[in-house]
Amino acid sequence: MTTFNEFQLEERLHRAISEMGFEEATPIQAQAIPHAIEGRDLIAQAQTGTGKTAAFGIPLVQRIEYAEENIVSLILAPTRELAIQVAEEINKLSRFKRLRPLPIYGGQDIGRQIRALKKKPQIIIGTPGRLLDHINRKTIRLDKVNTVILDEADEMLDMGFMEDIQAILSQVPEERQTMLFSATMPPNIRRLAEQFLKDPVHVSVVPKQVSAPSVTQFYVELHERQKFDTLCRLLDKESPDLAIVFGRTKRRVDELSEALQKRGYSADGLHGDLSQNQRDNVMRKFRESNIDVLVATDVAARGLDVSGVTHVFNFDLPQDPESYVHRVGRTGRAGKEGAAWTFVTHREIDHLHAIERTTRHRITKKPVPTMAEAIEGKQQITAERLIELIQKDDHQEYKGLAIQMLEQYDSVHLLAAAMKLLTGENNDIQVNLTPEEPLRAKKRRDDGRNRRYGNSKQGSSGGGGYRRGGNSRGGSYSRDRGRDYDRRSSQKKSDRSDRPNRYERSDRYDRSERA
Ligand SMILES: Nc1ncnc2c1ncn2[C@@H]1O[C@H](COP(=O)(O)OP(=O)(O)OP(=O)(O)O)[C@@H](O)[C@H]1O
Ligand SMILES: [Mg+2]
Repeated sequence: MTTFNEFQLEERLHRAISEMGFEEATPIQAQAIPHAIEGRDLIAQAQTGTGKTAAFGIPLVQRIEYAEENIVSLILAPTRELAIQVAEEINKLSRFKRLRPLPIYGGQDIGRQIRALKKKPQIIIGTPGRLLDHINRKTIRLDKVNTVILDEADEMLDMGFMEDIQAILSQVPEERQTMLFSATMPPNIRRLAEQFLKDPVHVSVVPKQVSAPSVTQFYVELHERQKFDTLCRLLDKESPDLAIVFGRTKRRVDELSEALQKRGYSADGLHGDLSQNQRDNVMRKFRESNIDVLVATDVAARGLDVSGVTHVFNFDLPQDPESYVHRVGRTGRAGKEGAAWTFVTHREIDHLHAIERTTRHRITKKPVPTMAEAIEGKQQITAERLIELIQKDDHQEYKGLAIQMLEQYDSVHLLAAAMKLLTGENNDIQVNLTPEEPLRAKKRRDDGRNRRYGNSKQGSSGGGGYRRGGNSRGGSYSRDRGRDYDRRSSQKKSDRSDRPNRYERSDRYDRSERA
């Protein structure tokens, strides 16, 4: 066990950390913080939801003073919502030092960002595209930056941000500290590390094979056309607090969230073709539990930290094992439990086995849940709601009528009918979903990529067993992949994945998607 006292942090930072409810350092924090404070370049890999943000945030905040008027730290993140969320976490860590972290991302009014920049932020948390815009407009100067962090470094590579990162880092002095963080470090990350890091320390918290993983992982083998009813049944049966459903394309996400709404679920969609306003709204509703089901493309796969997410559903198989690790890692964070369900069509079963090999984790097969199981789950919830109501005892005005009806009808009949009414069976409402093609075998590109659905060693998801006390909740925003990516694609908007990965970049993907 490592307490934060061991890092010799200043008192104001200590106070902030304990206000956030952190009692002890997570393993990655224990390992990374001393090197980071020492000023070493760092490659840090640790499971999803184990506190990598604070692992780089704490050393950063420690070394910056309120009076500093230059941008001295730069954090790059692949998506908008992640940039916002990381900025929020840095903000919490630095609240007693009153530092001025600023998120800079596409989709937000640039004039507003320019005004915010006039307040002399010391830490910029940005997505690559918008950051380059500011550099070109000379509204951001990076010549005083001494620390650079690439959060989800491998994802930024995969999204094709290499050139942008090169262009951005060419503006930063050579004499600097650079750190990479991610839960996955595919082989091609070496390219990036060799270019941008000097004599880096490698820190890796690999999960113990024996430790009980905090995310229980299941898969269901089914036909494409069975997916939607299966999802509904699982939602009924499992009754998640909050759930994230991942779909492959933007069209898929739109259709799915609409279909779920039709069936009476409180769901909404998130993908890169929505306006920033819409994205912010959806994320806010989800964080405040005003919607229970977030349907999203991989835009929400990385870094997103929403407390209360008990279930992740891969409605469509993710494009590669790394993506699986990150999607599933949206639950089971900070030592909490979670469940992940993956839908696999018969032709895709090899991909699932590749995921198992990569994550070194067996995924348990489950049958398609039956209607009876789903109904039982829904009835259970109705019963719980009823009991809750009885305990509140504020239904005085119904009691007269209840007595009258009980005189006429048998009590069991009466209650059963009331429960049926409350449970609401809407499984017969017709919905329209355009079928997705099965995931194809990946296109051969280069060495690094060829191994992606192969045997590369990656950590699986799942949290450490550390505790968190106090009144803390997760950060209060989420993440993006906005026009930074959009401007790179010529495909028809709605059919696209949010992930310009090897499928999307290949002809095969285009054909299957445009069908
Ligand atoms: N020392 C700690 N004690 C308790 N909770 C912590 C601690 N450090 C971080 N947390 C909380 O754990 C959650 C996950 O942290 P964070 O988002 O940094 O994970 P991550 O490792 O970056 O995950 P991902 O790989 O998904 O990006 C957050 O809600 C964060 O506030
Ligand atoms: Mg993170």
